Amino acid sequence: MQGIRRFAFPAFALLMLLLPALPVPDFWIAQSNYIGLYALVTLGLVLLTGVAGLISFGQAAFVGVGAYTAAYMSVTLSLSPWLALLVGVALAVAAALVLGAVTLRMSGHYLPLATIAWGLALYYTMGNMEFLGKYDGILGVPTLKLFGMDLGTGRGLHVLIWVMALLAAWAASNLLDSRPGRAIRSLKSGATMAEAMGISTFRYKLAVFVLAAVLAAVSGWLFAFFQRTVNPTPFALSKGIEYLFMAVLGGISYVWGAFLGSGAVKLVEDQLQVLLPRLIGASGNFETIVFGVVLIVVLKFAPDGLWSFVVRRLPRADRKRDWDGAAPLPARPKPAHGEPLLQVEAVRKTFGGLTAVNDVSFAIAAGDIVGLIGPNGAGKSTTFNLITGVLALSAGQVRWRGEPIGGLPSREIARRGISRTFQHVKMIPDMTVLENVALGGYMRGSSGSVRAMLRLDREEERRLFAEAERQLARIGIADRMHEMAGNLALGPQRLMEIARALCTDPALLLLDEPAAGLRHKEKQALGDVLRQLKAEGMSLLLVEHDMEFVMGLTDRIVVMEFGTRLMEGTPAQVQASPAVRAAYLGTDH
Ligand SMILES: Nc1ncnc2c1ncn2[C@@H]1O[C@H](COP(=O)(O)OP(=O)(O)OP(=O)(O)O)[C@@H](O)[C@H]1O
Repeated sequence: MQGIRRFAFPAFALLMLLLPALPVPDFWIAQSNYIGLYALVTLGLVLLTGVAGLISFGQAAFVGVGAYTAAYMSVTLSLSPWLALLVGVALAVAAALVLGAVTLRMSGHYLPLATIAWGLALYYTMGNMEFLGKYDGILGVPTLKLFGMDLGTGRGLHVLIWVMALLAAWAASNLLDSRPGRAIRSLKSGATMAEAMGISTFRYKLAVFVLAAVLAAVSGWLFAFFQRTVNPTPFALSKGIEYLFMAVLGGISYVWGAFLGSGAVKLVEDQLQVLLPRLIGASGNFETIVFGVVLIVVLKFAPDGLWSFVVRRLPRADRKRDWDGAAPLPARPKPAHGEPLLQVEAVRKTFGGLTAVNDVSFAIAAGDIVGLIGPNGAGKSTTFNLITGVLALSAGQVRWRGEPIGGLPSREIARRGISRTFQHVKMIPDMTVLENVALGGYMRGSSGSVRAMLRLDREEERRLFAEAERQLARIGIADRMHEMAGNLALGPQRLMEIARALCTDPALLLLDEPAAGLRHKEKQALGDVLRQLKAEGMSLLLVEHDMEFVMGLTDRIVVMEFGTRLMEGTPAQVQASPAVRAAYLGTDH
């Protein structure tokens, strides 16, 4: 069965490339050309919206950039269409960089609204420019020639369209299975975890936005030589919505969903355009109404799209374990036992009128296991977030090995050797345990998106997976590395987070309530893991509610109450303190 996956792609590619040589009607070739062109744009949306979680209604405008560049350069300027491809892609990159820099920092519904705004703006720009022929556009685009061969608008062009679409699918699949790909896949779960792994989330948002724009521009460039005329209508906002519909229908998180969605929409649209006016007895774009209804039904009953039904039926192959003997990743020199690591100096955090953390100070030296305890709402998690740069300090300073780190973004703090887990596990549920942990190794690798797309990053990938497996073995769940992270119970998920944090090669590990929600046996297993880390010389700071767990593990405990440091001492001193007991029982002290 596994062969299905291995052979499906080459078989599909071969079929599409050989289609023009088969005795099929020209109409089929034209349809297939449209599907290839749509799939290029939709593939960009899969990466941008499905994988990275950035919704865009404006992709049709980038198609227009490619198409108009092709038409203007080849008709008005009589320049080479191949030069127009370079210029069209360069213009799309430039436009995406500018638009992305402005809009990608927006969150929630602001980003989709912004994409509508620039989709409209680019559409009206195309329609109002004298030199672009206003709403009539540019007519008489020549056909493409390659090595003296006229590709025409049918079978010859089909080969080029599908070579480009299939290459794009290959590159996108490679990208998603790589160091930068895992970074892109982490964007959807929010920035906090990704940044804690050293990832610049903005950089990757911009990269994937540019990539989607390039795919759209290439589609537009091909479209100009296919249609041989360019006007603003195919690049309107409604087309941008249609591309999104294709992606959602096909399966917005799947590379092959782009092809399935484009094919389904194009073929069904043609049938409906003939059938519906006949049925209704009047002419009109009735297919748009049907698509609207279908979209609602898909979103309600099959939000993962049609391709998810195919994937579910295909056997899932475990990643081939090819990393035996891979060279170890670079590691930082370990601090000497007792060396001062972290100094928290009178840190304060206010939220409006509430002072969540009020001038709290403590220090951690290499090899220390320190507990941070206190009743609910005492300010422990906020203190964690101040140390790791998730929240900005209102006052005070945090020093790491003498250097002030207060005010640095969390990825910079992570780069210095502080790693963490989260009170509520943050992971990528549809990635395997191994891939989630390999995300922790992000900072120790260097392969970029282009190397990944061309699959030139395999040696580094082997090193990353070898390290991820080593860390999983260290915490005792290596046997579960091929499972989907989202299928794990809470206990193993927390262990996976610790392995991911260890994969960053930290000098200090911050664990936020690692035992919360765990069953007794799971707590024991976690305790064993942490004791083992302690024996290996790892420094730990842990927030924990389970007293028995903390007391048996830590060298020192900082107790917080109402945002302030109530006391600091050994577990025995803390246990004996009437003030601590009163804080927990809620009585005066
Ligand atoms: N982003 C925020 N905006 C406003 N108030 C906040 C924010 N984050 C935390 N707080 C408030 O700050 C106080 C400290 O919260 P924090 O989560 O740090 O406590 P905690 O000791 O970790 O509690 P728990 O043990 O319940 O997790 C609480 O009163 C909380 O409601």
